[in-house]
Amino acid sequence: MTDSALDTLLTRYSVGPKHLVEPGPDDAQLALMAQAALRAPDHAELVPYRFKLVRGAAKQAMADLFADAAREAGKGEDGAALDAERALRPPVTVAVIARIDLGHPQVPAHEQWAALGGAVANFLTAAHALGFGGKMLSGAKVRHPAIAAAFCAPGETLVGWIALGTPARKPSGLARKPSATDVMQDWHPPCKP
Ligand SMILES: Cc1cc2nc3c(=O)[nH]c(=O)nc-3n(C[C@H](O)[C@H](O)[C@H](O)COP(=O)(O)O)c2cc1C
Repeated sequence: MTDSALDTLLTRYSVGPKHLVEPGPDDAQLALMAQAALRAPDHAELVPYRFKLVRGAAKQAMADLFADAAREAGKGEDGAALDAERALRPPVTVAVIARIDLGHPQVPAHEQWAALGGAVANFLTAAHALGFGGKMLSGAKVRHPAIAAAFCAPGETLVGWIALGTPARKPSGLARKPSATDVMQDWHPPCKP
């Protein structure tokens, strides 16, 4: 791995929708992000995910869905407008949809979820490498029947949305991460009784 590739990995951070401005990634840049996602480890090459791009006029349709769900949840008109804004603000939103084969003879569900997580991470790192900011978001909306049905075929799960755009500024409070030694130690065999 080149120094710059490692630097890209080590410097990625999420940029929330309120700090994302135009321009968003174009078709070629989005294709690179999808290709990076597909480089993630994936047992038996099941590709247990797919992405749906929400951009242009589709943003208003997603905003309407979000607003309806907010009203249904009793959030009132201010809350509905806030949720609609979440759909409208990012230049591009990428829905992440899981296609987990629960009956696969060789690859249990947790391995397929791991492949999906790796794909999302690679997607976001590619966005960062191309100079874009992004953040994976979910919330109760992913479980709203009308919203889930608008993105998923039967048996699929709406995981959430990646908000994408040009970062207006670095977020003030970056997520705190543990040190490498907190997550990686030498393994020692258990003591025999
Ligand atoms: C599947 C998934 C769903 C997430 N949903 C939310 C969310 O709804 N709201 C939120 O603030 N962060 C959410 N996050 C976390 C952020 O995307 C982000 O990773 C976190 O804020 C840490 O920031 P970092 O990526 O800069 O380390 C989610 C992450 C994943 C993987």
